[in-house]
Amino acid sequence: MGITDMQEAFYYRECAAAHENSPLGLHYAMFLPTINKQATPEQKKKWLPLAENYKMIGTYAQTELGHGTFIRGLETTATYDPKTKEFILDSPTLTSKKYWPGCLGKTSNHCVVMAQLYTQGKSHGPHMFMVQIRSMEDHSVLPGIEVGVIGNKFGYGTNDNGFLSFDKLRIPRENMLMRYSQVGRIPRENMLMRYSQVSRIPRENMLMRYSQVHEDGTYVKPQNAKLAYGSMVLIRSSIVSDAARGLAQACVISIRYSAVRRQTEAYPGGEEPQILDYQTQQYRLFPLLASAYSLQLAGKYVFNTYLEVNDQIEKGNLESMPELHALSAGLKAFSTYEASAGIEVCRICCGGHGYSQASGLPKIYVDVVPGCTYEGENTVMMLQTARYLMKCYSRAKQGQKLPGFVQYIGQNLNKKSCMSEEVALGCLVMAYEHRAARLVEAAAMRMQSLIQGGKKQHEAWNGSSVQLFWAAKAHCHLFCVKNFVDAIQAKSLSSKTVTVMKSVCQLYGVHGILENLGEFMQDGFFSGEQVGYLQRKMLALFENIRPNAVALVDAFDYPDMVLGSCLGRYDGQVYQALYDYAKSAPMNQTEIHSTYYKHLKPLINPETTSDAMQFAKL
Ligand SMILES: CCCCCCCCCCCCCCCCCC(=O)SCCNC(=O)CCNC(=O)[C@H](O)C(C)(C)COP(=O)(O)OP(=O)(O)OC[C@H]1O[C@@H](n2cnc3c(N)ncnc32)[C@H](O)[C@@H]1OP(=O)(O)O
Ligand SMILES: Cc1cc2nc3c(=O)[nH]c(=O)nc-3n(C[C@H](O)[C@H](O)[C@H](O)COP(=O)(O)OP(=O)(O)OC[C@H]3O[C@@H](n4cnc5c(N)ncnc54)[C@H](O)[C@@H]3O)c2cc1C
Repeated sequence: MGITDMQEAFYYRECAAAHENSPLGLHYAMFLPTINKQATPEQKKKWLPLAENYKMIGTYAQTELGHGTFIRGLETTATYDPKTKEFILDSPTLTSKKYWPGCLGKTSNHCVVMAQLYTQGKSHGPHMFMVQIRSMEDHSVLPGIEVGVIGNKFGYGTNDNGFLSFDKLRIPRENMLMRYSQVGRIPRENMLMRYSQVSRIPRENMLMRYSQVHEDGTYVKPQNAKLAYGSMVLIRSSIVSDAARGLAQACVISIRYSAVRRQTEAYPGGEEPQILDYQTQQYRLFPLLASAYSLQLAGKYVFNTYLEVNDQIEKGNLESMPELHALSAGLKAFSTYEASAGIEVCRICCGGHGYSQASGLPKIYVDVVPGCTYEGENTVMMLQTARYLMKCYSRAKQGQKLPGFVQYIGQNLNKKSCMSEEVALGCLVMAYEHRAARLVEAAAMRMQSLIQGGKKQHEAWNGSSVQLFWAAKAHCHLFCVKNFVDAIQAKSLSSKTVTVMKSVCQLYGVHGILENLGEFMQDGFFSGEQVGYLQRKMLALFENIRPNAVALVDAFDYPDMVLGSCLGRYDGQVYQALYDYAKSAPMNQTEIHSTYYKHLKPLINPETTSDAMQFAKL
């Protein structure tokens, strides 16, 4: 199709197989990008054409039975043998077995393996290695490897998440992904290996863009050890849009259905209203619609930031890595939490039919909810963002200038809200800034007081982690509000679009405050009277948005084929579609089901049980 944008290509493939998750998903979402970003030019030349043409089919094998979050705790080892110029890959314990990688069990013939690098008797932490696990001729599993699927999951049925272990498997030194770190006495041209490289898989198999192992086993470390985490940062930056897409699709289904569905006479003998006219339905759905727009905009922002920072990294400038890590980790967590919770509300808003697979909502939910876990468990990711916020706080207190999106930190907190009946966008942003600044300061103060009270740094961190989590969440929420406001103030929008989108944006901001009122009121920033303004505004915004609600979900432009929903059909023929869905159920293809003969007939008609037994044998 000539699609060059990575995210667009991913979305296109998802649409083409809208009712299944592709068993090649990890190949194009993680395996290809890892080769692209972490391999040396020589490695890319060798592997990319094979991978792009689906000869090499691969995945990203990092998580183990015993460790997922704590990457430095991984137990798989890659020990360099300078005599043979190979790495020896080993899974020394039960807990060191790789467990969870998608598309690993049956589909992949290769994988990028994250393993602890040992050379010259020293450990150098987790590094990546290219490992062939199945034959390219007949797909049989290669010697020294055990691989299989992990069994049924919450969803993702067509994605063969697997387990994998190595029994002293040798791979060439060249298989270490060495762009950034290196091991070995290497040819001069390998000095291009930009950040680090090593080698008894062929040494060539370590993904060497970031660190290197020379032929004699010498280790060259990368400019920054976290460069090896680059593939995770890419996917975290992409997941925000993916979560937004899931929430937006659920909103399309639930809002369209709410415009078709009628229930309960408005007054005795009166017409039954569309359920979308019930204020309580609007209270649950319209803020989610606003959230879907906000997360889409945030997703665009973070992915563009990823591209920009990546560009700088390519040029050797790593300065913005911490900001990108903090932004992508926090927004990945914030967006997947919001989307997962929101999709469930959309389902509930469809009543009984929402529980049917025909609604399309269960599939969307099980696709989005693992985003809270994969690519970094959400709480852990929020705490990574909090770690960055704490550093910013201390820099602000030392009078240093902070980068754009954290400049609010350390601001004067002795302010009152400027909120008036009109609910200006500027006052909304100010409120979110105040809340985030206060929660960042409260978490920092808590840490400080625990340390002053004699706690060690790590104890103080754990003892403050709930407040750190609150601070990170408030920071991400502020980012989404501010980014939404900036987007609707962009000059390129028509005035009609701005009028409609301003209401949606205001609702996002107002509803977020009312849902988290304690955090905005604890220090008296808002008065009770101002809360009244916000409550009235929210109800007024529902009326404002109602005439445009269906158009606002149509604007997402998801075809029926992608939604896969009887309830969310563009033509509104919900009841016919549900009835057709029921009629086509496999159980309706015979008048009497076999279980009647096996189980029911012996109860209803015991004297003819022998007939039933005979049928069961058949
Ligand atoms: C292709 C494109 C398009 C595709 C579209 C895709 C759309 C999405 C669709 C989804 C499909 C995907 C399918 C599912 C894939 C799932 C794959 C996986 O789960 S795979 C498995 C995923 N698994 C996980 O995600 C595991 C999660 N765990 C981790 O990432 C790490 O263990 C950790 C970050 C928690 C700690 O790491 P640790 O080494 O212990 O580090 P310390 O704590 O000691 O911190 C030291 C310093 O380092 C800093 N720093 C850290 N990271 C970074 C970074 N990236 N950078 C910069 N800095 C970073 C940190 O802030 C700190 O700074 P300072 O304060 O000192 O200044
Ligand atoms: C559908 C799916 C697909 C996946 N695909 C892949 C893949 O392709 N490749 C791959 O390598 N992996 C994959 N994974 C694994 C995934 O990346 C890990 O499960 C994830 O990183 C979380 O790690 P964990 O399971 O060790 O969770 P744990 O860390 O064991 O989390 C359990 C609980 O402990 C808490 N916790 C842990 N550490 C801390 C801390 N420091 N502070 C506070 N709380 C903490 C967490 O918040 C959580 O509540 C996949 C997982 C799923 C569900």
